[in-house]
Order: sequence, then structure tokens, then C-alpha cells
Amino acid sequence: MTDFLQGLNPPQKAAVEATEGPIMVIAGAGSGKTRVLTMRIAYLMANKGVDPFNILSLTFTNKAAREMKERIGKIVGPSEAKNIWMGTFHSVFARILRVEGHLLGYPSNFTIYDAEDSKKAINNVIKELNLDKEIYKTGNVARRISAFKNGLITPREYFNSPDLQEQDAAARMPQLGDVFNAYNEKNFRAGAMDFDDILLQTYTLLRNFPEVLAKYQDRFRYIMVDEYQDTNHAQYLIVKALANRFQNICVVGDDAQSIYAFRGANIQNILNFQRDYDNVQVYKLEQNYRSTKNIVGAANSLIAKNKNQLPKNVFTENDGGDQIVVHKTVSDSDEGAWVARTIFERQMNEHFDYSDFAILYRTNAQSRAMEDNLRRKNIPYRIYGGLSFYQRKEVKDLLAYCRLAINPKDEEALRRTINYPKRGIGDTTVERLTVKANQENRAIWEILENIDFFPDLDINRGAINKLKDYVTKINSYRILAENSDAFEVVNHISKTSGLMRTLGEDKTPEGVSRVENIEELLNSVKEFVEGQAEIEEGNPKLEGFMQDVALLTDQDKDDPNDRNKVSLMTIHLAKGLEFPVVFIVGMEENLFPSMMTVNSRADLEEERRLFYVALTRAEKQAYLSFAQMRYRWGKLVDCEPSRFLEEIDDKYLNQSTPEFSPFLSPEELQGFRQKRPNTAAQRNPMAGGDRRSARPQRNSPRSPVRPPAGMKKLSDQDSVSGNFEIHTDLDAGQRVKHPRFGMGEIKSMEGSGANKKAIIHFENVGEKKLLLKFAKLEKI
Ligand SMILES: Nc1ncnc2c1ncn2[C@@H]1O[C@H](COP(=O)(O)OP(=O)(O)OP(=O)(O)O)[C@@H](O)[C@H]1O
Ligand SMILES: [Mg+2]
Repeated sequence: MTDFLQGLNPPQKAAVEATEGPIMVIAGAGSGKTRVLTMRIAYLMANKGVDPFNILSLTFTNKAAREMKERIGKIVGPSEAKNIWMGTFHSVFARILRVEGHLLGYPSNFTIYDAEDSKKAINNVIKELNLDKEIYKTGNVARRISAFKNGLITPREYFNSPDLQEQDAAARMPQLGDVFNAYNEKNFRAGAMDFDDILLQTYTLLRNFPEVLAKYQDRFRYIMVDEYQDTNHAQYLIVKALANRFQNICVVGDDAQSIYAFRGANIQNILNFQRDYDNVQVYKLEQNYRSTKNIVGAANSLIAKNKNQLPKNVFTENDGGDQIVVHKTVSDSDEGAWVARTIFERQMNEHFDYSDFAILYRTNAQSRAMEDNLRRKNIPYRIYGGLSFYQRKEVKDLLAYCRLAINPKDEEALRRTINYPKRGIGDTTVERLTVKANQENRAIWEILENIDFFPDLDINRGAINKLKDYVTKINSYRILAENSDAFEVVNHISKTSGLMRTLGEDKTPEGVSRVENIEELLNSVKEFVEGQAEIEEGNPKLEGFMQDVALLTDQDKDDPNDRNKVSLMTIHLAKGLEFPVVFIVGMEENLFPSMMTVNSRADLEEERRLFYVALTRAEKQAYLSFAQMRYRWGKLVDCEPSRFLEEIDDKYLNQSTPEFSPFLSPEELQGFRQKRPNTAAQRNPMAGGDRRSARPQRNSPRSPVRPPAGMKKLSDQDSVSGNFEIHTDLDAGQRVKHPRFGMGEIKSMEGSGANKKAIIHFENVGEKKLLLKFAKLEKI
């Protein structure tokens, strides 16, 4: 049964067959690390007779886990593959905590708070402690608390550390420790864990309960970790503890793709591996199977600029392929139009599927310009990350009722539903209940359930009755959830909670789509029930459906009939994935590399690794684009090409000659020369000044921007900003001529002053939105 090993090269095969002892595979992108892990699991089961229940495999996304399972299923049979402990750190550890969490005082039906729930809970704590919310900003406090938890720092350790307290005092947040402590207590009373708790509590559990540790050490005889370079301290310690008995641990990763240091990932975990285990076998994979020679060469030349890295040789025997296209556009919306047009043309002419394309960006905000243009061309697309289906308001509202049916102490779910849909329970009432709950060290629900025992609550009779009705309603859902299947429960809740009725009153397209989302949620519950019924006796319960909902992302909702779409996502989310054609957009200074990262070598190197990850997702073709100006924070700012463009060896690049070049024509240039900007600051309101003036300007020999043949190269003086040649006398209906786009008619006008724009339909090139301060329009 080793046929399946034939698709592996000798070092890959060796890493698969070395099943015993600690193993590390550190290798470049696309060299088959994930494939090795997959085959290793299949090999363990098919050839070594290892029980899938004894295999633990930790992946970066649930999607990756599902794909691995599918592949393994084809070799060993799908029902066997189901039994492997496989998933993200969070999903696997949450599963363990459901069984063992009672030892730490958590109920098995604990709620998992998503990022929004945690932020709301933090906000409530800040309010309850009467702190200034301008100083204690929720986002900052949340990040700080998350960093503590990932560093395994509890409030007790915090209060024992003068250093940490001084840091927060210096940041004008001397009471941060109190917030941290109150937030933990509040969540504990609510029977809730946030994402970071899942790691922290697993660690605590294994450390404090040796018999539990022994149980899982014994269970997980073979442990595999993908993307090991991005494990954080807590994950590292948990894996180390679990592997301690059998030492059959195989980690794969690439230090050049470590991109989560900002969230506590520690590249040292790779370097320490050889120190932590005896007789580590190290395998090197050097052949890339994913990408063309051009892409591999370009990525190698880029990452060579990082000082801090393990030496590696990556080559490929794939075709040379096309050069990487570098494309400049006037604005972010032009960039979107160009991407959409290129996808459309390549899909039409070369039989690509839409799903062969990915658009990757540094920040979520960049997706809008892409979406607008894809929609305009009727190109189907799917956005990953952003607001996932499960985080949409209406979906979360219904899920909040479901959460309460499982765990009524869940405070965030209670706050969400207590007066929604409206039932006349005011903020003051909720505030009084909160104060009481804090005094009594109880969950708000416990106060509600026993409200007659708290006559000092100062809530009027009418409100008390409404609260009692609410409690009765939630209790009826609880009873239903214990006895009926998940679909019946959710369906009943959607109808009797008043949610469907409230949403149904809104007949606007948005309102209709909210109702559709609720229906979609009901469908997925139905699917769950049917899927579970095949493997389980009895009614599949709501509790089962709710277990991992907070950990699900859109990537996990995978409808096979709905796959032929362009993928849009941030580069962070693209890790481990591959696509035939990849667009990396927004290749501009202060965006990529991001403004926050350019002042420290370590941060800049992480940013470069991020670019390396992006480039190495491409199989056949990569496109890099940048705009000369873009809307950021509501302002139009000038942009400069990213330094990363200069760092790729020239021979891999094609500075494209677009059909409708955004480069300025000689006539336009002439116009701009007459009104030259005075200062660098005026050129870019975001610029820090010094660093930018030290950078090679557009006319420097190192400049990555090479205008296409026959086009005039811009000189420094040609800088296009700061010109305010604004036409005030243009309006819809006016026919105009543009030096490059030719004849057209103004459809409408937008904005005012320096931001005034005309939407013009040109006879030859279709619709364009032009900023009047740049467009040299002639009235006809
Ligand atoms: N020996 C091989 N023969 C043919 N194709 C291979 C071989 N090894 C890997 N591949 C293919 O190469 C591509 C990259 O493999 P894989 O995703 O496992 O690489 P990786 O090292 O995990 O990459 P990343 O660092 O991006 O996570 C996949 O499409 C995989 O199927
Ligand atoms: Mg991989």
C-alpha cells in the first residue's frame, strides 16, 4: 500500500517514512511540506497500522485540515480519516476543554466569545470601572490583554510584575491590570472563553493536572504541526508537553514565511526545536513544485534581502513562465478596473476559471475598489476574512438566542438579546442588574432568575415582569434544546423570538438580504442535522452545532457548487494556499510595507516575509500593481511605489505597457510643469519628510517605475500633486475631450474643491472617473 508515495521526491519520501522520533522539515514555499504531512498521516495509518485516534495534526486553518482529511480519506477511506484529531490549535483544544474544562471550573457548554464579543465585554468593564474610554481605548486594551494571555501571563503574574505595571502606567493606563482582572472574572462567571483563553486554559489544564496531561500524551502518539514558524509561546509549550512522552513529533515550516510575530508568534520555536528534543532528524526540501522559474527566482531574490534567516536553496524544474507584471495606475479605482479587466480577458481568452485568480492585499480596506470593479464586470468573487457570515449582525443575533439556550450565563448573548427585538427593557435596568451581579459575584442571568430575592434592585414592577417574561422565554428554549434536534430549535427561535418578524418589516434590499441570511443559517443547521444523523444515533442537538460556531470562518463554509469565484483576501490569510494567477495590489510605500513597520529592521523584515508569502502563492503568473494616488482615511493621498518592487531582481519583472496607459501625456506634463508643487510635505500629507526625501525619487536610476517605450519618463519636478487646476464650470451632459481617452460625455460630478471628480463615458474606453485637478479636459 505504498503507491501513494510515488508522488514524492526522495527527501519528501524519507520525511514521510521517518515516523518515529522528532522530525523537523524547514523548507521554502511550495516545496511540499504540507504534502509531506498529509502523506505521513496516510502512511502511518495505511502502513504502520496506527489508529487515527492516536494522531494529532495541527493546521493553520480549518480549510487546510478539511483538505488534508479529504486527501487522506482517498487513501485510507473517509470514515477512518474522520477519526484523526485534525484542525486548528483552537478547534482541537476547544474540543479537549469541553471534556476537561470542568476541572478549571468551566461548564462543558462554555461559550466561545469571538473578537466582537470580547471587545464588547472589555468595553463594559471599562464602563463599570468608570475609566476614561478616551484613554482606555477598547482596541488597545484588547490587544494588550491578548498579548498577556498569549504570553501566559495571568492577572496574578501581572500584579507581581512591576515592569508590566510600569509600562501601562507610562501609557497612562495605570488601571489596566484591574481591567484585565475584571474582564477575566466577568467571562468566567459567564461561562465564556475568548480565543486566547482556549490556549491559555489548555496550557493551565495540562500543567496543573498531570493525570489529564498523561491521558492526552498517551492518546497523541503521533503529532504533526504545519506552519510551525507561526506558533506562539502558548502553542509551543502545549505541543511540547503533549509530545513529551512518545517524542513522535513532526513539525514543518519555513522561517521565511513567519508573519505573525505581531501576534506573538515566535520564530525562535523553530530554532529551539533542536535544543528541545534529542536526536532530531532534519529534512531539507529544496525543489519547488508550485511555481514557475520566474516566480521562484523573483521570490528568492527578494527574500535574500532579509538578514535574519536560515540559509536555504529553492529551485524548480517547472517552466520558466512569464515575467511578473508590474503595473502602475492613476488611482485605486483604476487599479481595481485594471485587475478586473485583466481577469476578465485572461478568463475569456485562456480558459482560466474564475477560481484560478486571487487578489491579495495588505489591508482589508483595499478590497472595496476591487469589489466595485469586479461587480461592474459581473465577475463572481468571494471575500475571505472581513466580516464573516457568522459575524453579520442578524446572524449573530439569532445565534445569541441559541447561545443562551445552551449557556444562559453567557453575558454578551444576554446583553444582545435582552432588549432586541424591543421588549421595553431599558439600559438603566440592565445597568442595575450588572451592578448587582458584580456585587454578588454572579452572572447577570443568575440575578434575573432569582429576581424576587433582590428587592433592593430598584427596578419597577413593569420592568420586572418584562424581565420575567424574557427568562421564561429563554428557559423554554433551553428545554427545547435538550429535547429536540438543532434545526427544530433554531427554526422555533427564529420565529418566536420576534427576530424574523422585525427583520421582515424592512422591505429594502438590505432588509431582504438579512432575512435571506437567517434562512441561510437555518440551511446550515439543517445540513448539520442531516450530516450528523448519518454518524450519530438520536437527534443531533443544538449544543453540537453551537460548539465551534465561534471558531468558524467563511473559509469553512464551502459549497462545492459555489466554487468558481475569484478569491479576495489579505496576504495573512493566503498563507499555505496556491492559485494559478495572483494579483498583489497596493504595492506602495506606507501601505506595503505598512507605515508602522518601516522604522525597525525586524518589522520591515517581517513585512518582506509577508511579500514573500504573497509572491509564492502564484503558480503561473503574478501581477504587482500600485496606484499614484489613493483614498486613505477619507483623504486622497499621493503614493510612491513600494521599495519591495526595487528589491526583486529586474530580470524577473515586466514593467507593463498598458493599453490605456495611466502615464501622463507630454501635454499633460506641460500643464503640470507650469504649476509645480513647492514642498515635499505638500506632495504627501502623510509623509514623515526625512525618510522619503532620502528615498530614490521617480527619476533615479534605481527607480522601479520604468515608463513604457515611447513614453516620457517622469522627472522629479514632474511630480503630479499639488496642482489645483480645477474646472468649476463642468457639469453633467457636457461633451469633453481627454488627451488620452479621447471623446466623451460627462455623466455626473462628485466631490468638491480639490476632490472634485467627473464620471465620464468615453467613446473608446468606456466609463472613467477622473479627478479634475489632474484630468486635462477640453470642453467640446
Ligand atoms: N513531489 C511532488 N510532485 C508533484 N507535485 C508536488 C510534489 N510535492 C509537492 N507538490 C505540489 O506542490 C504544491 C506545493 O506543495 P505544498 O503546498 O505541500 O508546499 P508547502 O511547502 O506546504 O508550501 P507553503 O510553504 O506555501 O505552505 C502542491 O500543489 C503540491 O501538490
Ligand atoms: Mg504548506
